[in-house]
Amino acid sequence: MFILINLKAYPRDPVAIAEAAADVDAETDATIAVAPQTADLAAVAETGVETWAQHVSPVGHGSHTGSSLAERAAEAGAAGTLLNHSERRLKLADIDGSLAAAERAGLDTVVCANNPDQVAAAAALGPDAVAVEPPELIGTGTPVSQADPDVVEDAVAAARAVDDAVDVYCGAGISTGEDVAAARDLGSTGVLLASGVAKADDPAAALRDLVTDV
Ligand SMILES: O=C[C@H](O)COP(=O)(O)O
Repeated sequence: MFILINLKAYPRDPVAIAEAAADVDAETDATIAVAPQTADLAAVAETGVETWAQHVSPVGHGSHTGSSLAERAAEAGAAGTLLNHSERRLKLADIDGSLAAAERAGLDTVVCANNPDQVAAAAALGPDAVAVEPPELIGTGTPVSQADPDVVEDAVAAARAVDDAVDVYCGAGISTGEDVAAARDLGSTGVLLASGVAKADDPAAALRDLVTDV
């Protein structure tokens, strides 16, 4: 399983969480990756943990003030990038442009989507993976794998029907090893989560719990 910890804009020490994630990654068959704020990419990558950007812009070098260049994310040590997160929605043309930018920079890509129809549309753009996340469950602690298992299974089927090379992840409310195992049993090959680690009293313990059954 691929376990991607999105630190969003939570007020936690990204390096401390990255170090804990690197330790747990070394103890398990799962791959744990951390997506910090852009300014923290290099410091997180220096811990050795697989590092992801939360977003890259659909542009290359040039006159694009306020952009997040895929090339700079890669140079800072990122291995991949989220795109179209529920909290960073993009127009269709911009998802396509950001995927092209990520590909130019050698970044892996996960395109987020609300539901199976959006998963199918996202898969048609050729990312490495799609992640289905019902927005109403994000940050609730109620795992999508329990609250809405059909949406995960339907997302897997929708992506397979378009391109079976695209991995399917799920996210929203996932915080325990039981949630990760349930996601796997529904056909997901990865999970995307945030608050279960970034808001935990003990993020290292939360990370260890995530991999208890992978
Ligand atoms: O990027 C992560 C997802 O939005 C899920 O967030 P959550 O784990 O806090 O529900």
